[in-house]
Amino acid sequence: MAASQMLSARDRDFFLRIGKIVFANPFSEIRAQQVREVAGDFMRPGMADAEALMTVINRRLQALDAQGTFALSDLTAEDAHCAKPVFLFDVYHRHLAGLDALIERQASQRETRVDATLADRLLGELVRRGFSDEEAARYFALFHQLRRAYYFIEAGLVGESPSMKSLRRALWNNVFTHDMQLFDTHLWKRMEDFSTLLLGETGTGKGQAAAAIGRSGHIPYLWQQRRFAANFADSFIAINLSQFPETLIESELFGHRKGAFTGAIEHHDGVLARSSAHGTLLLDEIGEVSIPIQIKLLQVLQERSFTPIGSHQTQRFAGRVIAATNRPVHQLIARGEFRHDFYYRLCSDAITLPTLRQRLAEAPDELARLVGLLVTRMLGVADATVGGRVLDALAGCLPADYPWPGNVRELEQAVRRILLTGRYDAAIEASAGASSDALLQAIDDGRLGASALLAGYCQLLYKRLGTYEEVARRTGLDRRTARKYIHQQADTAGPA
Ligand SMILES: Nc1ncnc2c1ncn2[C@@H]1O[C@H](COP(=O)(O)OP(=O)(O)OP(=O)(O)O)[C@@H](O)[C@H]1O
Repeated sequence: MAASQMLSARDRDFFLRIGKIVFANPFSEIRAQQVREVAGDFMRPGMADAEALMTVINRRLQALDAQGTFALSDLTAEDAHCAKPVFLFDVYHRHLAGLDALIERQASQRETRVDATLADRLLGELVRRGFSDEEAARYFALFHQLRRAYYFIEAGLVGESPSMKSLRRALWNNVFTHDMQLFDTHLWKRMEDFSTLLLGETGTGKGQAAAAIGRSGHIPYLWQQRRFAANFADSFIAINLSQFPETLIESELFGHRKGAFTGAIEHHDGVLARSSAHGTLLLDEIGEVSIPIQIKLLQVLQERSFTPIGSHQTQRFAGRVIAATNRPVHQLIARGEFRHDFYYRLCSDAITLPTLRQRLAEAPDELARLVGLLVTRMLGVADATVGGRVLDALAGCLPADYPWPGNVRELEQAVRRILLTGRYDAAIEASAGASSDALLQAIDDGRLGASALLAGYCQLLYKRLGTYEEVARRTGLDRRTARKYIHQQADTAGPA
C-alpha cells in the first residue's frame, strides 16, 4: 500500500466494528452479540466465538495484505487508529497456544524468562504491522495479562448462573476497567491505587476471586532482556488477618527490626515489604482488624509508605490491595468497629460474591456442574459416574431447599465426605434443624436469658459450620467467647 492511503469506507466500518469487540469485556453478552453480528455466518456448533471472528478477520487482512504486509505506517492517523485493534487481535490470537504454554511454564517453574521462538515471532509480527519495539513489548505484556486474566477468571470461578456470569464480568472490569481503551492508553500502569473490597458469606470464593485478580495484574516485558519484570505466580500474596493475635498482626503486616520488642530476635519483613511492585496483596478477613491497625493500613493506602516496628526508615509499598471479609461491613461501621475513611479508601470497587443458595435458585443445574468440577479436582480426572453418585447421595441426604450455609467450601466437604463414607452426614444437618426449631420455640415461649439465647445460637451455628472460627466470624464474637458459648450451651438445659 502507498504511504498514508485511506481505508475504503467498507474496510473502515469493518475495522471499527472489530475494534469494539476487541475492547469489550469477553464475559459480556454485548460482546457475544457483536461477534454474532460480524461473524455469525462462520459460526459452527461447538466453535469458540473468537475462532469464527478470526476467520472473518483473516479473510479481510489477506485481501489487504495482497500487495505486501499492510502496516500502520501505510495509513492516515485516523485509519491507523481503526486498524490497530484488528492487528493486535490478529497477532494475539495466532499466538494463544504459545502464550498458554508460557503461562503454564511460568506457573510451575516460577520463572520470568520467555523463550525466543514465541517472543521474537510475536514481537516481529507486531513490528511488521508498524508498532515500535517498545510498543510491541508493551502489547506482548498486555497479551500475556489478557490471557492470564481470562484463564484465572474462567477456570477459577466456575458456574453458569446469572450471578456467576455477572461476577466474572465484574472481575474482568476490576482488572482492565470497564473501558479497555482507557486502560490501554492510560491506566495499565496506574492500577495500584484501585483497591478492591470483596464481600460475601464464608466459602463463596472470595479468596479464589482475589487470586484471579492478583494473578492478572500488568507485568512489564523487558524486551531487551527477553524476560518479564516479575513472575505472576509470585505477585499475589495473601494474609489472613484473623489468624494472628493483635500483638502479631502489626509485625506480620509491617515487619519489625531486630530488638524492636521482646522476642524480636531477627529482622522480619512483613507482607507489605514482600509484596512486589507489580503485585497484589490480599488482606483477608479485614473485618477482624482493630481500629489502630486500620489507621495504619489507611496510611499505607493513602501515602504508599509504612515503617516497620522499631525502624525509623519508611518503606514504599507499590502493590495493589484487595481486602475481603464475610462480616457485614455496614454493621461494623455502625457499631464503630470499622472506620468510615478506611472503608471508603478500600473500596474503589466492591464486589459481592453470590451465595451457593442464590446460584442454585437461579440455575439448579449449577450443583451438578460444581460437583463435576470438585470430583475432577479430587480424583485428578473427570468421572461422570462418580459425579452422579455424589449427586444421588446429596439428594438422598439433604432436603431440596438445603441452604448451604458454608457455600462452596461446604459443598467441597460434602463431596469429600461422600467419597469417604458414601453419604453426607444428614444427621448433623438434621440436628441443626431440630435445634433451630427448639431454639425458636424457646424464644417464642420467652424462656431464654440473654446468655442462653447466645449460647443456643452459637451451638446451632457450630453444628452447621463446624469450627469455632466460623461461628466467631458469623456472630461477631471473638473466637474464645464463641467457644465459651458453644460449651455453655451443652451444659445448660435449653434448646439443644
Ligand atoms: N465458583 C467457584 N468455582 C470453583 N470453586 C470455587 C468457587 N467458589 C469457591 N470455590 C472453592 O471453594 C473453596 C472456598 O473458597 P474461598 O476460600 O475462596 O472462599 P471465601 O469466600 O474466601 O471463604 P472465607 O470467607 O471463609 O475465607 C475453595 O476451595 C475454592 O476453590
